[in-house]
Amino acid sequence: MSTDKPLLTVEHLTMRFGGLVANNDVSFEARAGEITALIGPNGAGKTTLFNCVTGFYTPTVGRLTLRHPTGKEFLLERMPGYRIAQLAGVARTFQNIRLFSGMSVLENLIVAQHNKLMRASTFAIGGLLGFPSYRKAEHEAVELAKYWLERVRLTEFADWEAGNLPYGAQRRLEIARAMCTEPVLLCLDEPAAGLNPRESAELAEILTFIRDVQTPQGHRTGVLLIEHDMSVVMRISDHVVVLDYGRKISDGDPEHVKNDPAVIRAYLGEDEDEALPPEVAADLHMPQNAQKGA
Ligand SMILES: Nc1ncnc2c1ncn2[C@@H]1O[C@H](COP(=O)(O)OP(=O)(O)OP(=O)(O)O)[C@@H](O)[C@H]1O
Repeated sequence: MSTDKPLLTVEHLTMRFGGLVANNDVSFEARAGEITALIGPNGAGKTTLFNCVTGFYTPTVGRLTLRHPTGKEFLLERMPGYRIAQLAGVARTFQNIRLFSGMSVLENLIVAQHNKLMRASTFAIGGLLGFPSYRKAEHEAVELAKYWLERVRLTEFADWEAGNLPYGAQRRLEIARAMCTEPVLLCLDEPAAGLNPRESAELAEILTFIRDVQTPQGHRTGVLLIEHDMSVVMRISDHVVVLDYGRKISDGDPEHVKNDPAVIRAYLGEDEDEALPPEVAADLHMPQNAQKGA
């Protein structure tokens, strides 16, 4: 575990939509070189929190500090999304796949590096005139794309139209595309949704690789993960933050969180007779036929 200052500090985050409080005074930290999972029942406020970190929403109250490895500190709540991506180095994927489906797999990864290439081309003119600096940047962009294609096991599909890839491969391509922006913080919204157990295991391997590898810039990437698949969360997370009705109800390592009565209550509910889904029960150490009040 890293002992440095946290990469991301969320302090007293509140996000209101009219009368609805989607995030209510949430504070936690996420570190570089660690996977921090955000879990909680449906509607707990996980995606809203992601949207605040990535600049899609401006929080009603609260401070979000990102400490870049260069030493710069960014107050994310004051920045628009595109500046958070470009300057602070925060990349994200979405619950629903959002690839450029008509482009090839490789092109998706080159387009992700558009900002870097534009700078190298001195905003197009250098590219048109074939400046050496642009050719070098272009070569590096292709090399980075090939590197991530290899890591997510899509090299053989480089020329395929992204929209024709199988679903699980599209999910991996989204992660590769986010990594081609060379982020310091990677935010993944339900990356295991719709994957079969083999694909989930592959995903877990990719995410632990991203967490553990030293980047060419000499830093380690922090991963912020929203995920309902508890087997993935409990297997790969270093740190788990649990939300329920917008509030943080637990925060700690997977072992602590899965034994926390507040978490078990949140997943079982107070007034319902519904059984906990078996895979959630197993990962929370609950009997599979657990019922409220049992
Ligand atoms: N733009 C919005 N306008 C109004 N209400 C919103 C908006 N976005 C989210 N909400 C509400 O905020 C609450 C939290 O939603 P959010 O999507 O953050 O939950 P979640 O934990 O990500 O849920 P899920 O696991 O189902 O994706 C919900 O009640 C939702 O309806």
